[in-house]
Amino acid sequence: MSDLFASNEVEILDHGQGLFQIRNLVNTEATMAAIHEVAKQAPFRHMMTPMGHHMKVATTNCGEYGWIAQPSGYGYSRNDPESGQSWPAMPDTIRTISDDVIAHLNLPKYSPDACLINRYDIGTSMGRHQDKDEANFDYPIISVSLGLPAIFQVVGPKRQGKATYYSVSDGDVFILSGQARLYYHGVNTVKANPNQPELQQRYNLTLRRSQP
Ligand SMILES: O=C(O)CCC(=O)C(=O)O
Ligand SMILES: [Fe+2]
Repeated sequence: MSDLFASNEVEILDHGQGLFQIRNLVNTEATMAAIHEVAKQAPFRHMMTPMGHHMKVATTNCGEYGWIAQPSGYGYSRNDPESGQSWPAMPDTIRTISDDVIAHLNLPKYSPDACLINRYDIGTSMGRHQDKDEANFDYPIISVSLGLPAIFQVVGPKRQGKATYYSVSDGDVFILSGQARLYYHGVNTVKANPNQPELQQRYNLTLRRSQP
């Protein structure tokens, strides 16, 4: 096959230590439609961190629980603090991504109860952090990329140090499991793609299990 054509076949990349990437796994149109439905009920907002800063990414959630930042701390909440209502139910289109990942990687079956949705406008990044507000780290983090491409950085068990960089594109899924479940990670500044001037954002979903 010619290199001129980007493949859209599902491809599993084993990056080692429990880091996996599955390219082209997700039906991006259906997933974006599901995100827009969620955002109608629970609009994107820039949450305020305990440090008193607004997050750079705009965020919402669906599922039984949602991850929130508040001046009092980080964690999971059954309700959207903006509305006092429960978060929108996790649409099947989103829930089935996790079943698909589990099947492709032969991971133990589990049921995510939270899906954090991040929106990155052009010029937005995410600093190095661990996903550590969940009750049980045996469950993986399943991270879906949509829209503009990005560079995902994985550092390791400590915040400092040299990162490894992975390019993640529309429809890709990145999995932090096993040893890498608590690795520090972040996202480089999202840039416009000259070949896709109509795209102004990157979206990211993380499917998580928050409760034991
Ligand atoms: O946007 C991404 O690819 C990663 C997002 C992330 O790490 C998070 O929401 O905890
Ligand atoms: Fe994260």
